[in-house]
Amino acid sequence: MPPPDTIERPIVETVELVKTYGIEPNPVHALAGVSLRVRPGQFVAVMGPSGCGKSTLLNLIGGLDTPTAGRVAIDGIDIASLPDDDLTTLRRRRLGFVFQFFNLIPVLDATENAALPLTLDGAPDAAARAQTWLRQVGLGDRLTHRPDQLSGGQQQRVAVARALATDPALVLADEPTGNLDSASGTEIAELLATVASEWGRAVLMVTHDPRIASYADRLVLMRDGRIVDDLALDGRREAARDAMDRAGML
Ligand SMILES: Nc1ncnc2c1ncn2[C@@H]1O[C@H](COP(=O)(O)OP(=O)(O)OP(=O)(O)O)[C@@H](O)[C@H]1O
Repeated sequence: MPPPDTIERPIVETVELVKTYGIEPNPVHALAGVSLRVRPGQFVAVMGPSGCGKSTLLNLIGGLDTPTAGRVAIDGIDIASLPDDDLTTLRRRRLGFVFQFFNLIPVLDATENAALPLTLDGAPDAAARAQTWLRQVGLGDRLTHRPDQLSGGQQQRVAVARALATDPALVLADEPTGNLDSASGTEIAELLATVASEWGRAVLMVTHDPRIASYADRLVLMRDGRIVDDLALDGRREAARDAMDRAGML
């Protein structure tokens, strides 16, 4: 197997990505040169101590913030080169986002929530497409439930369906299990693994939880704004979980 960072045709590539907040004499180097490539179908977990730059990396890849230096390419296109409208369209059609707190709209039901990016994009078949994904994530019997009628795990499934509704190439998930109990968190991790392995999307997930990270097929470890390790877990997930268990991490 080639090293995880030498793969061809990445869906996303960052090159020497730098993000500095604040100004002299007190700059914060959130990212200090991060180069990362992720290919379609790959489930990548990003871990590292609080403040090491994980969320900043996801935000820059998602076009939610701009780098101080370096570049982000999605489908080989440098996103900094895109006019605002084109970046918005690219984000809406090629990227899906899953957040810790689900970010569902309380007055909308599961179908309407999952359909939202399609509705915003003017798609005529928004509800039908959303329902296809809701069935895929196991919510076929909850299509018209509102968020307050769903468990946390079910709400996060709606958020995953919403992220997938526009048929994105890359799903960005920032602490997707951070607000869930252990069993629901495991279900979401398994779902994200399926999103990558069976549905062919790239998934880039930030997590603090080694057990959740063990469902990924690649583990990127960050420290002080840099990648310090990049490990393939593919085919060795059970072994990784066992090792973490023995180390008292699970
Ligand atoms: N908008 C901002 N303004 C100033 N500093 C910021 C801003 N956003 C992030 N930082 C700083 O950049 C560094 C990296 O933050 P980031 O949120 O990316 O870390 P993280 O690894 O995701 O942390 P956590 O695990 O606690 O969520 C931190 O020192 C943080 O305080």
